[in-house]
Amino acid sequence: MNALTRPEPAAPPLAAPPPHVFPQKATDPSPGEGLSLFAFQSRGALLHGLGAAAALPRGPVATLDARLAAFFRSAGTEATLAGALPFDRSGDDCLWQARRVARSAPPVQGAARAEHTIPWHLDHAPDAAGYAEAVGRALHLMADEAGTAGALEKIVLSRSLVATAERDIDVASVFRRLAADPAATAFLVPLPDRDGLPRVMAGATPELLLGKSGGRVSSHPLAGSARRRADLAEDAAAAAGLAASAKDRREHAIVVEFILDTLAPFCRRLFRPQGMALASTASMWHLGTRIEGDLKEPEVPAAVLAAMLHPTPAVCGVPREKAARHIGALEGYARDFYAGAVGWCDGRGDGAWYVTIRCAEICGRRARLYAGAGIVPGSDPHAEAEETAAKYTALLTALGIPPVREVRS
Ligand SMILES: C=C(O[C@H]1C=CC=C(C(=O)O)[C@@H]1O)C(=O)O
Repeated sequence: MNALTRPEPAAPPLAAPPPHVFPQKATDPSPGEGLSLFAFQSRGALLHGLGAAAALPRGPVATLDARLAAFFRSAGTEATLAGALPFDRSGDDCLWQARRVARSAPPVQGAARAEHTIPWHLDHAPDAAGYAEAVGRALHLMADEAGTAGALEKIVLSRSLVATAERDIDVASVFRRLAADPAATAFLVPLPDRDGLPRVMAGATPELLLGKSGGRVSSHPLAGSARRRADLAEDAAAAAGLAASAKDRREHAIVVEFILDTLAPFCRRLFRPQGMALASTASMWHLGTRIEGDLKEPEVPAAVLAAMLHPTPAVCGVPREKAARHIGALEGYARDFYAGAVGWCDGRGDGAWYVTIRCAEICGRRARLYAGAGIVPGSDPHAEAEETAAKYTALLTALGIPPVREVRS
């Protein structure tokens, strides 16, 4: 639906509050006010939702605009909703309103390092060899179609790692450790229960899908990656290698072009202040481009613009629908909320939405980590498998799992 010509939808009833919210300790600025519902920590600012007040009726992105308009008409402009959109545009999102939203500086305390004392059971799905094989299949598909109309130009393939502990995972501690990387936005959002058990998505995403404040929008797409190194000279060489890599620059340019094309009709001014530049997290180097724009109609909600962009070629591919179909077949599992979007929006239309990467779905004793890599003609399947292993690092560190060593077969 065109956000600029939104009809007035009928107000649906608010769904019941969730039966489960996750226990919260250190990020709670006012203990005693209730349990945490969601948390986002970015550049020294903590957005913290306490206690569940209501849920947005669930639905696909096509109906998000109408559902948000109805919700904020009854909840008011001061209300905030936060949550997650799934990877699949036809899947149901999951957004909550908290009883109270606190915006504050994060608590001053070191993020205690996780102790590597808890035994974990790890299951790769697939392992590096299986992933490299899927990448090989994708490269064949691209080669077969090359030069034809609507040919697959880029596809982002992921794999996952299921880590099982002996006791329930302390999600508040995981969030604190994820928030230790100032280059990423740490997040914790509730997902629908699985088998009657509460489930959350936790992560430290470096990628801003869409931020909006008044009439100004921003996006910081990332694509093109290299693992960071402990040795300074090796780390600088990894960054320089990435900046010079034609394959990575191509992979990145596809994402930027898609975002500019999608936002252009809504903006009277759209620009990239710096162009393609190196960006880093604690464990990865990336190519990134900052994009900023001034909206023609400032009231278009942040979540609606984010939903239009989602999924970008940083997590899906080009052409989008074709890439999504191949992803389903090549990966062999449903991504669910991985490679979706997490964020918040308020009744004024402001908000911030991030690409759901460097994340794990946590349910009881089990964490399911995900990592993907963009594949374009010229990608090396084994290098892409190594890149996905490197992308697990942020979550492995936060969970207290020693680095995973995979033997190349
Ligand atoms: C899909 C992921 O990363 C994306 C974001 C940055 C760089 C990427 C890359 O270089 O392939 C991916 O497009 C992920 O971390 O799971």
